[in-house]
Amino acid sequence: GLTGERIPKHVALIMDGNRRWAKKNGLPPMSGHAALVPRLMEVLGLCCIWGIKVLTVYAFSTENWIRPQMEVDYLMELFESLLREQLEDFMRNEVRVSIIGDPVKLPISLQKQITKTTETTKNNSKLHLLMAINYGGRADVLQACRNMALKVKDGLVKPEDINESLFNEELETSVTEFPYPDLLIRTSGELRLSNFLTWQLAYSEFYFTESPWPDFGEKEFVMALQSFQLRQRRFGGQDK
Ligand SMILES: CC(C)CCOP(=O)(O)OP(=O)(O)O
Ligand SMILES: [Mg+2]
Repeated sequence: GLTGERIPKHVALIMDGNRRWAKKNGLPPMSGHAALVPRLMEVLGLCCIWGIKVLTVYAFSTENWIRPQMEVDYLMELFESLLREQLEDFMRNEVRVSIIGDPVKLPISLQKQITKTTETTKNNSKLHLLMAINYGGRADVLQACRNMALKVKDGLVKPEDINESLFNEELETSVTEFPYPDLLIRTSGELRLSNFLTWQLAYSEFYFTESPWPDFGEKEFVMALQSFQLRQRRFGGQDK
């Protein structure tokens, strides 16, 4: 089990390996994606039990649009039904839901559901779930730079005043007061960031597991957190 101390405040999750899991189990690729809901809801429940305050999950990247249209449509429908059907659960568990990423390319029905779920859950304070849909770390940094440049141009900000906290206010993760994940977990054995939270993950602890996302449950989550609890986070400082 987990000891009470050194529970990460903010956990980021790259939920990867759905199609390989399906293939290994002789199932169609989409059944791997279908695991998103039960797996995510189990992890959310554990975050609430353990006192984790922010969970940011990579659901769909700016690069995932190159996938077959049928798969993209399936995923968009899956996100919409998750945000609709789990709304009662989010309210009961006091989970606030925010979506990060550019909504403009998303189906209108999903955009509407995002607005509804974001609005309905906005005062919940037990856990803040940030779902990254059509999110890209570099796109996030670029849109923040554009906004900051506009503020300088409009005389609202002086270049010399631009610091980390001011820049954080322009990033998509500005919805939370803890934008820097303490722990990043990536499933399925891939050892890369895939353009997730490029700026925010600068000093995060990374944990990789061979388990594909559909197999990621309490046992795997506990192992990731126990690994985190053993880390010495020096943030570039002295060895103690
Ligand atoms: C869209 C994304 C959350 C899906 C993650 O699983 P995946 O489709 O990348 O699965 P594979 O890495 O096994 O191909
Ligand atoms: Mg993948």
